[in-house]
Amino acid sequence: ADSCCFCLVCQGPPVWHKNYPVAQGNRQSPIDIIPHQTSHDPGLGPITLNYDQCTSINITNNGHSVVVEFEDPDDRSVILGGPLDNPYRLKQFHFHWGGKGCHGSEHTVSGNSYASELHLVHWNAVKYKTFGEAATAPDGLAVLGIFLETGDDHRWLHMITDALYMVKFKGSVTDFKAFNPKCLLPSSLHYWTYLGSLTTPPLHESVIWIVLKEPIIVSEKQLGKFRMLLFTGEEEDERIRMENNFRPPQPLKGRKVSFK
Ligand SMILES: CCCCNCc1ccc(S(N)(=O)=O)cc1
Ligand SMILES: [Zn+2]
Repeated sequence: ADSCCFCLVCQGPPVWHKNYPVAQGNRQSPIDIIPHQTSHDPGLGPITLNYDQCTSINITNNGHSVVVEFEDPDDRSVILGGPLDNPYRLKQFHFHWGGKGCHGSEHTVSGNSYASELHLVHWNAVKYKTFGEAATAPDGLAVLGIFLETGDDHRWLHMITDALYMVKFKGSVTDFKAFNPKCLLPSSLHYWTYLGSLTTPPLHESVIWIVLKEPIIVSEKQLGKFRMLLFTGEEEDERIRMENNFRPPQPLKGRKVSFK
């Protein structure tokens, strides 16, 4: 998948199945979450995020999103509990967003989408040796999804948006130390959970999704700064603005969505 796996110019999600047949699989993400059709699973506990010792490394434009990567040599920053049988290590977080004023989240709630969605990507280092190996296993990854809704400025998001000018072009990367994503969480950790996939190629069906019910609030101005990023590299003569880098909801195919 080259950097243009989203932009309409070079074909977006509708053609991914040609190179990635799993795109038409039985546990694809994202999905439309219909709250009154979700089931309360009494076995589900609360989730815990142990991020206090997390070590961010850098921020990069990978041609489909802007990604903050973390050191993951041990269980210094993990997500625990909820549907998870093991601690999952924080590897990176990234965002999906729309165009000016239009929606950009990947998951939707009763058909409604949010302006953007933050994904905190974790991997099962108890069962698998590397992130790459975990990314192909049915219980390999746990992604925490957080909706972003427009309103007032987010008090901490500026730490990310202030760095975006440094990673305007695909393939650019810059140091990004001592950022703790705990500051991007809403007040409630109530969530929906279901078995799904990566939402970009290679679309591996390896993700236990945990989507928080409560969105965080960010301003249109802050979101606008994400739209100054480019899908294209510095050397390319055509500049394609990075926006609408979200996959639409996929068929539920009989899956259960639980809540806590
Ligand atoms: C085999 C290597 C896979 C790399 N893939 C990264 C990746 C992580 C998370 C998501 S998302 N958007 O489902 O959270 C997509 C893609
Ligand atoms: Zn994502």
